[in-house]
Amino acid sequence: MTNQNAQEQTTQLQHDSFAYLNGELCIEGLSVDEIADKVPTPFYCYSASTIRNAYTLLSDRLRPTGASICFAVKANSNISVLRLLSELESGMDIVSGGELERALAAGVPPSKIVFSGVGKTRAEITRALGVGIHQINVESRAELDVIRDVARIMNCRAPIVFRVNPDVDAQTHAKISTGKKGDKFGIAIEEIRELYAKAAESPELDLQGLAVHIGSQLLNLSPYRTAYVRLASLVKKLRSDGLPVRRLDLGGGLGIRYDFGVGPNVSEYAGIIQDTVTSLGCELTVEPGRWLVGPAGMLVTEVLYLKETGDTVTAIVDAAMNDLMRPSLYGAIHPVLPLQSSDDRAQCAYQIVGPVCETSDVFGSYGDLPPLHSGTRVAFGCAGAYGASMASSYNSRDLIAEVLVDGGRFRVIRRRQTIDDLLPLEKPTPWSTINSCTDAAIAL
Ligand SMILES: Cc1ncc(COP(=O)(O)O)c(C=O)c1O
Ligand SMILES: N[C@@H](CCCC[NH3+])C(=O)O
Repeated sequence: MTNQNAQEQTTQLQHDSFAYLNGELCIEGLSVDEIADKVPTPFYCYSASTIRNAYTLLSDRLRPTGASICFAVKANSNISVLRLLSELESGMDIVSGGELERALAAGVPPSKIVFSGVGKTRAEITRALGVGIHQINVESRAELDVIRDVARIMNCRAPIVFRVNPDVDAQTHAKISTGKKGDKFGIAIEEIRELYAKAAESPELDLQGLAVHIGSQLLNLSPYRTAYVRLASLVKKLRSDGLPVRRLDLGGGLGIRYDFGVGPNVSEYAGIIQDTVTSLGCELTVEPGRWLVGPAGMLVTEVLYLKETGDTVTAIVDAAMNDLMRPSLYGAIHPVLPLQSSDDRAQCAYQIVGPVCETSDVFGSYGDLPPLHSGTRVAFGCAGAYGASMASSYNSRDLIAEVLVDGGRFRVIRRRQTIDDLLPLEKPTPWSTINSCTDAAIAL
């Protein structure tokens, strides 16, 4: 790392409540190394202030547009994180029954929860309507039929919006683009008018409006403008058909810079909303996930071994792709933050890998690290979003702990889940024939 890079990194870290104090990486003034003396590595560590600052900044910038925020729970579904955001008045965007239960457990009122996702089950829809969810974002004709049927059986009206696929290239990683024709998400924009008119006639459906979400990790904001202009034009057409459009859900996707560079400007994002849809007079919602929590988290890990692999020195750490899947899934590079600053920084090159038996279990190659040794702890930065929430126990590894730092104190907000927690689940049920099988016998 050059001095200038180090300087920029320090500035960014300080801005986000992370800083080197007396040579130690600190999160809200607490030494990460000292936390790691108490909580075994690997673990996730989040800064509450960084989340609060991000939420406050975004909601301030959005205020003139009238848009409210529903945090995308999939980015970080820890109940304490959801509670923290809910206390700031955030609503939630969920994509499964499990996320609904998490949001409810965090005390989020159902009237602030929207339900997206292409494969909602009948049971999930029933539960969502049962708790009085604010809105279900419909992603296909077939799903619409099920929602209508469930609402009829429950003798209620299902509050719905149609998720539009506007055929816009979000200019992001191909695996996280969601608004191009052919992507599995939403309903093709040209089909909406006909479907909307039919839905408006159903007494079981409380048709509220439209939703759009074109993808994740957008660093260039212009695709939002394109999508929202298309959405606004559709609203006008629907209204000219005599159909009511009261709500617009504008989706999430705001990206962050994993290299600590300057990310998208949220004032500009708010300006795009203002220019394109505010004048339509609809109730507006945005669904950011990564932008609110990504920079607030780090994955703390310890070097187990060093080994020479060809010309490369490889550091094997105790975290792996099952803990942080983004590098192996998308080739994402998370910055490495040494827990101790060192005068030798910017000297050493390492490939950092995890212990999982997959060749792709590689965090990346870094050319600017201080010397690493067995027992050296480092953190992967920008890991507050799509880190813990995407973790698995592949290779029968533990699901690691999550720690929240707030105002000079820390607490474990998710305990490590070990094999001892999992083994009882694999105790076989008694053998059944199809005829003798009862719910109790399979105990699901
Ligand atoms: C419907 C929906 N809303 C919101 C989000 C949040 O995205 P991000 O974390 O990129 O803001 C996603 C994920 O891409 C999503 O699928
Ligand atoms: N999980 C992805 C983003 C997908 C967002 C959900 N549609 C990531 O880590 O970047």
